[in-house]
Amino acid sequence: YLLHRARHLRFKQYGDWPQLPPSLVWGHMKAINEFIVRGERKSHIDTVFREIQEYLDNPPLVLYDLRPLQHPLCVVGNYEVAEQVSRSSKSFPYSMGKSPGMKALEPLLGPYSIITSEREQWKALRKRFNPGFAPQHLLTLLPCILNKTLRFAEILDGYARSGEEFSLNERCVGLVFDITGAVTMDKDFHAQLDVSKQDELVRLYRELTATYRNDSTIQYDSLNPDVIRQRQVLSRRIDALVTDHIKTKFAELNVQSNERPSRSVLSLSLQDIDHLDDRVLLETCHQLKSFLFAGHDTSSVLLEWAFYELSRTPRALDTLRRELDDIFGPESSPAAVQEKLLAPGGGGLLKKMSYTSAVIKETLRLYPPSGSARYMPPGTGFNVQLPNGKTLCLDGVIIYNCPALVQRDEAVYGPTKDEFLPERWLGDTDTGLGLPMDNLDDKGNGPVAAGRVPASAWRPFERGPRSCIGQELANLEARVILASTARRFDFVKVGLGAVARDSTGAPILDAKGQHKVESELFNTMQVTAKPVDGTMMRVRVAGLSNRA
Ligand code: HEM
Repeated sequence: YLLHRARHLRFKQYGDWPQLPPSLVWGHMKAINEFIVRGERKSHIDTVFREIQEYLDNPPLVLYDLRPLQHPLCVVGNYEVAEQVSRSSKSFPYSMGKSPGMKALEPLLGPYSIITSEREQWKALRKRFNPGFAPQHLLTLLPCILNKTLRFAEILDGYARSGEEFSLNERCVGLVFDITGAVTMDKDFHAQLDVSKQDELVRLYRELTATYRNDSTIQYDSLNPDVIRQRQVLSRRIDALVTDHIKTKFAELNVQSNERPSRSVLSLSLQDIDHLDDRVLLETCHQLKSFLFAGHDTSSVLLEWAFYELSRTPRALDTLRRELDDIFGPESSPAAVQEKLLAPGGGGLLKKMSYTSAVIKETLRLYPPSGSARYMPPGTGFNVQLPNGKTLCLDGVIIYNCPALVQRDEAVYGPTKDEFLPERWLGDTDTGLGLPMDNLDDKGNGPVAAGRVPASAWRPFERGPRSCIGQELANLEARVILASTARRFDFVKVGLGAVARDSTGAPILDAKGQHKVESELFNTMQVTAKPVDGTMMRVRVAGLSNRA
C-alpha cells in the first residue's frame, strides 16, 4: 500500500503539471541539484528556476516536488497566472495567503508584522500605516532624504579622492537604513558613520541579518538551536530599543509644543492612539522592524544594480545625465540638486524625470530583489486558469510568484528580455509613482494593462492588496539619489563584472552599446537577491573640468 501511495504522490497527484521527471525517492531534489551544480553554485535559486523553465520550453509554471522536506513548490513565470495569485477576488478578498515558510523571518519582523499577518489583522495594519507611505506625505520628508543623500555623496567624494576600492552594498545599505529610519521612525541611525558611531540598533540589526547569510539554507538554519537562540536574543534586544523609542515619540506627541510635529510614518500611525497598551506597543514595534528590514534590504539592491548597469551602458548614462541637466540645470553638485528640489515646487521636478524612472523600472525588471510566496491549505478551492484555458487548483502547494521569471518572459519582452534597455519603458515609465493607492480599484487590484507591456508583467513590488507598502518611498529615494549622484560620479566595477578593455585600456563596446565584461556579476541569495560580491567598485568624480 505504502509503495502505491508513494507512487501516487510522486507521479500522479501533480502528474499533469509542467515539471522535470521526478524520482520516487527524491522527488525533484536531485534534478534541481543537477542544474545547480552545472552553473555558478552561489547563484540565486531564481537563476536555476529560469534555466529549468527554459529547458522545459517556458511553461507558465513549474512544479517542484520537495516532499518530505517541504510542501510541493510551484514557481510561476507567467504574468497572467501571477496576477490571479496576487489579486483579490470575491471569494478571496485578500488574495492567496502568505507561505508558512515566512515564519523563518519572524525574528527579523516580529510575529505581528504586516508582511506575514493575514485577513482582518492585516487589513487593520495596512489602514493604520498606509497614510505614512502616501506619495504626497512622503514629499514632506524630502529634506531628510536629501540630507542623508548629501552624506552619501560626501563619502563617495572621499573614495574618489583616495581611489580606494569599496563595497557599494555597504554604502547603499547605510544610506537606505538612514533614510528608512528617518522616514519611518524619525530616528537618526548614523548608519553611514564609522561603526563605532552608529546607533546600537544598526549594529544589532546587521548582526541579526547576518544570521540569514547562509546562501539558500534559511530553512535548515531555522532548525539549528544555536542560530535560533542567537536570533531570539538579538530580536529581543532590538524590540527593547524600538519600544523605548515608540514610548518616547508617543510622549512627545502628547506634549503641546511649538516645534513642528514629526511627520514620520510612526508619528502618523500614533495620531489616533489614546493609550499605548502592550499590544499596540508590540504591534507598532513589529511594523517598524518590518519597515527597516523590507526597506533597506531591497532598495539598496536596486541602487547597486542601477549604478552598475549605468556604469557599463554609456548610452543610458549619457541620456540620464542629459535629462538631469535639462531638469536641474548644468550645476551638477548634490548640493545644487538639493537646492532645486527644496525650492518651492521642487518636488514637481521629480515627476519630470521620465528617463530616470525608466532606468529604475528596467533595473527592477532585470534584478527584482524579492518575490512573493503564497499558500492555501488543501480543501480551500483556490483555482487559476492557465493561458491554454486549463484550470489548476493550487491548494496545498507553495506558490512562488517569481518576478525574475515573469519579467524576462520572451513572449512579453521579446528577444531583448535579458538586455538593460530603459528605452523600452519610454511612454510608460510609471514605476508606481502614479499613486498606487489611488490607482487601485476598490479591491486593491492594480490596472490590468497599460502601455505596450501588460502592467502585470512588471511586478517587482508584487501587485494586488499585498503589494509593497513602501514602493513610493523606494521610487522617491531612488530618484533623489540618482539625481544627486549620477552626474557627479563615474562608477568603475572591479573584480566580478569588471568591463573588458582593449590594449589601450579603453572599454570595449559590444554591438548593443554596452561595455563587454570580463565576467558576469550575478545575484546570490541573502534573504533577498543581491549582487554576490557586495558590488565592489571604484569611483571617480565625473569630468572634473566641467562638473562642479
Ligand atoms: C526597491 C525596493 C522594494 C522592493 C523591490 C520591494 C518589494 C516588495 C515585495 C515583492 C513585496 C511583497 C512581499 C510578499 O508578498 O511577501 C513587498 C511587501 C512589503 N514591502 Fe516592499 N519593497 C521595496 C521597498 C520597501 C520599502 C522602502 C518599505 C518600507 C520602508 C517596504 C515595506 C514593505 C512592507 C511592509 C510589505 C508588506 C506589505 C503588505 O503585506 O501589506 N518595502 N515589498
